[in-house]
Amino acid sequence: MGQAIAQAIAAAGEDLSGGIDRDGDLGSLAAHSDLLIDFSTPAALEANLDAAVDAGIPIVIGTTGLEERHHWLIDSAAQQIPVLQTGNTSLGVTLLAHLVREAASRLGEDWDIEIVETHHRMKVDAPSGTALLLGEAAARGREVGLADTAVRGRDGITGKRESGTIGFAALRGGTVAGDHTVHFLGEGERLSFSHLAENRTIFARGAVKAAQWLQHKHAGRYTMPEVLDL
Ligand SMILES: NC(=O)C1=CN([C@@H]2O[C@H](COP(=O)(O)OP(=O)(O)OC[C@H]3O[C@@H](n4cnc5c(N)ncnc54)[C@H](OP(=O)(O)O)[C@@H]3O)[C@@H](O)[C@H]2O)C=CC1
Ligand SMILES: O=C(O)C1=N[C@H](C(=O)O)C[C@H](O)C1
Repeated sequence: MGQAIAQAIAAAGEDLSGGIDRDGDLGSLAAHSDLLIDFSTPAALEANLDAAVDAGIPIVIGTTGLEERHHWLIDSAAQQIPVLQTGNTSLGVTLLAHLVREAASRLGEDWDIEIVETHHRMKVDAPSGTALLLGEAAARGREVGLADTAVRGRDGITGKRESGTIGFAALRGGTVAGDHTVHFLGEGERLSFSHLAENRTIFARGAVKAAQWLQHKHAGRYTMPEVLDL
């Protein structure tokens, strides 16, 4: 993603002040930058947030595999700087989440929800950040919490499907950029919504768009639907 984002920054006519890996000097990069874009690992999040807060600059976070404690750190940083965190920066997935929330709200719990995602063999987290984001959208549509309803794989589970749950399944292999399908499974009919990423440019372009939008905002936590006015 670092390479894709560097290309997207150039394509958008913006200046790249620098990039770092795990051995880089984040403090000095942040000090001479207007904004940070973080697509790395959850283990790096706290240091990245601290660097953005110390430099007083906004941060866009695309890293996935985040846990509850990471979201507390993000909320805390957002009291001092503008922060946008999302599991998917593409226009298509941002709209898909909106449609999934609406469908879940209208169809109700008689329709079972299952989310299936496929990614390249190098991906380290499962389910994907996007699958969880779509699960959150479905849970919001039903006015329930995702933590209380998610079933992450069914290995070892015996018995019938529990009503009201939201299931997740992850496939890994090859070079797939990222496919997500949300299935609504009803009595005698099925409705499925899919987003298929054909390349990583879509994520990079969205991240740069989010950065441009975030740059002049006040401190707070912002979302992709706000960026894209959806
Ligand atoms: N929100 C979205 O739309 C998208 C999110 N993603 C997410 O972005 C993240 C990165 O994905 P991807 O580029 O494929 O992963 P890669 O593993 O290819 O790249 C991760 C990069 O992070 C660097 N890194 C690791 N630890 C640190 C650290 N402590 N400080 C600074 N940099 C560090 C790595 O450096 P080194 O080489 O030194 O290890 C590497 O360059 C993943 O969480 C992925 O799920 C991906 C696509 C879209
Ligand atoms: O790791 C990836 O490649 C991707 N990660 C994000 C996710 O976890 O959903 C976004 C996209 O699907 C690609």
